[in-house]
Amino acid sequence: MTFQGLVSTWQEYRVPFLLAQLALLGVVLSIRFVQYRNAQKSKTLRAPPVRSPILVSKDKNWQEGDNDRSPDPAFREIVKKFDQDEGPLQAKVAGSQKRMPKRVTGVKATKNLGIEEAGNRKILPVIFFSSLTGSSERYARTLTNDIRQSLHRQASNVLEPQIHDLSYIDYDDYFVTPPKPAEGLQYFYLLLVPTYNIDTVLTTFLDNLKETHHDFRIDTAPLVSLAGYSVFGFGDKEGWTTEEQGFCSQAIEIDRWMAKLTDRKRAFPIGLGDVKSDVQSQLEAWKRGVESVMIDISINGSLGEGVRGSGDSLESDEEDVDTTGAGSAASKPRKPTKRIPNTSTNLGDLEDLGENHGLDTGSDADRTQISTPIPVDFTISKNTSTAPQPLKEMVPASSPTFTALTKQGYAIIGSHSGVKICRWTKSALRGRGSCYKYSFYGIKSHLCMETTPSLSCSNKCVFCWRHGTNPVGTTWRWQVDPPDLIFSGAKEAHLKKIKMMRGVPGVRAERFQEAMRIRHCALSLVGEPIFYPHINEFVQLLHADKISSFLVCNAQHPEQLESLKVVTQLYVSIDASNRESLRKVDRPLHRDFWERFVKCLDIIREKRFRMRTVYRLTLVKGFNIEDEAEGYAELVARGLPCFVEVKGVTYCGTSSSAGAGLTMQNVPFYEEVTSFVEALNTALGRRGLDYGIAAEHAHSCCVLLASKRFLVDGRWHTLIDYEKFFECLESGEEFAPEDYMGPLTPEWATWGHGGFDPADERVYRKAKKVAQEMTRSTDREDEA
Ligand SMILES: Cc1cc2nc3c(=O)[nH]c(=O)nc-3n(C[C@H](O)[C@H](O)[C@H](O)COP(=O)(O)O)c2cc1C
Ligand code: SF4
Repeated sequence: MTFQGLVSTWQEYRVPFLLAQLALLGVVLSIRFVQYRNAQKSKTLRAPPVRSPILVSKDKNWQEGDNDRSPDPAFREIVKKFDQDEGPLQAKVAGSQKRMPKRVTGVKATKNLGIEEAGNRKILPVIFFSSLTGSSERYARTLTNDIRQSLHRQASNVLEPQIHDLSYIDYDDYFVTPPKPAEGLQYFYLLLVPTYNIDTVLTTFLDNLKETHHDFRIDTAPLVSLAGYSVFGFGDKEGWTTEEQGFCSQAIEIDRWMAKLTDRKRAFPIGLGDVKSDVQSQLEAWKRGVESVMIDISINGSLGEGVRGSGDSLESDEEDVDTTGAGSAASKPRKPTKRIPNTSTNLGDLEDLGENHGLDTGSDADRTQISTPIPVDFTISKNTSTAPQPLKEMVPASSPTFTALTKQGYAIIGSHSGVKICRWTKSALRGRGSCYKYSFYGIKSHLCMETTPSLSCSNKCVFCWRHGTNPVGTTWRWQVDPPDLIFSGAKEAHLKKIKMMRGVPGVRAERFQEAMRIRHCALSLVGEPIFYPHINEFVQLLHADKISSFLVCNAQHPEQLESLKVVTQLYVSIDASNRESLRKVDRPLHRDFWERFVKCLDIIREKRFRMRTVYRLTLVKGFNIEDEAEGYAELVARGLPCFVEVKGVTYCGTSSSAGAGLTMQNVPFYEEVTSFVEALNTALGRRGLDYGIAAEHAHSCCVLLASKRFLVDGRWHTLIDYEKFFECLESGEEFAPEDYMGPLTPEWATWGHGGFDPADERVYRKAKKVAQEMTRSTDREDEA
């Protein structure tokens, strides 16, 4: 090619050539830039983590995972033993590899790391303590010995515990990247700490937990592989009376941060002990709980179905913790239950049985000590066919009713009974106060089981919580489950729901433990308990187990009410003072509802010297308050109940309540409830009836009027002596309500004092005006 040819070629191709050169340069520069940036980043990652200056590992040569050279001789011993049992530890990783850099995954830690599998887990309890003046250390060492002796002996899968002083460990080794356990082994952390409102090692420890959680280079939950953890705090109530004032505040903080770092593996509620009073008993209760959880995990391989703690650094105010649980009794396919068989003689809709309505209890073998059931109403006979019909289940597991009720948190027992944990039980577990029954009658809500043996009801009250989902009917026309099945099923489901609360922030260890023994049963949840043909046998089972019985009925079943034997406290709902109002509020299915209602009041009058009788008035503004005080006074004169509870309606905010024409405007303010109570009290006085306003629970818009039978030397005794009640029952003699009258109603519960136990912590929900919280009952959950 000539020179000229070259020039012309250059001129023709110079533009694309130059562009190609530029593009190449761009690519080279980009690559160099990315390389440079990565190099910078890895430098940052290799920077040593911020450490507390006072924390020095005893053996700096020890690397995590290098279990044979662990700083703790006891741990080395355990690992050796474990090696012998299980073969060599699989998690030995070269120290240089493991030490730096820290694990950087950029993704949230995988939950549970396979611990949900059941099987033979080995649990290694690791006890951490901190102590300035030595007392926490003493408790921690005693606990270690106790666990070593008792737990290790009972459950071979729980290994000998380690103990560490938080002042002498390197936090990185335990709280940033815990020592990697061998396969099948999991650590269980127990932290025993005092609180100091001055700078101590705990301040550094807490800062370290926070830093670890917020450090972007580390998983937010680096301790997720633990089997669980639990904290016990030592504090001094003389100096720091309440948690708000700082009692055990550092232990509470540590508990919250541990929840975050473990991705909510709080295995047992935090225990708090006052070193000047109850520390021994609190620690003992906490120890028992923690031990049982460790055994559980070692057997079942996981924490089970707990409600996980929120792990929020600010404790959740959410009380409506879902205890429905994926695997709850409610949602599991129901096992075939032992039912009273239908024979050819009792087949057919019960409504058709006329006079022969006694339920056939099957063969002798199947009769299972069921005595004569309470007769049921047969006033309405829809089915004129004479052909025998097989009895159906009231709430079959496949029905929409079953689904709707379980969604609302009910556990369905057998085919017609239900259990649910009320909001007050949850509140009491967290030390935030019990329901009005504690203020009036001494029932601690965390010891109370709310259940019903009949989900069906013969009313459709406008304020009903069941959201229009439960079955209705005037007669019992379903299969009947035996009382022992309902009793054991209800207890089991209730305790299961309580256990699910163990990881919830704020649940108190001692209350959680107490709650494992049910003391009271509120037969009132939804439906009509005396509808169940074997209600007397069911109540007997409760009493035999020293569980008191509060039974609420809707004053529509006089025959059943008549046949009802003793309960601790018998209620009738008085939802209106006259026929028209009752029709509007209760929307009864019975055509003769008013006659039935009045008849029930007469029965209540007869029973008033055999058991405590109560009228329950639920006030609904615009429905049953205005100008009705005189009418209610007449009803009181007729039934002469021992007590009259007046309560503002609880708004449940559902479409069914809206459909019934109910809105927030129908919920009376507490001041309106108290004005009504005063008017009623005056109306009773005008009739010469000896009643007075005894107690109140403003928190749930509830006031108690009592007969002066319970006024002794000018002071109210509305509480119940439950021990005495059971003694009276066992004596086999007749007895009266006065025989099991309890001690003085506490002053804080009496009229004019609000009714909130000062020993509990009052919590106002966020985003609600305090005034509104105080005066209107708007909680969405049912209380009985
Ligand atoms: C200076 C000081 C500050 C304290 N601050 C609190 C506190 O804020 N809250 C609390 O509940 N107890 C507090 N306490 C009580 C201790 O937590 C309690 O005495 C504990 O048992 C001490 O444990 P130790 O002997 O293991 O150090 C404090 C005690 C001291 C001496
Ligand atoms: S609201 Fe009812 S069920 Fe709940 S604790 Fe009180 S009495 Fe028991």
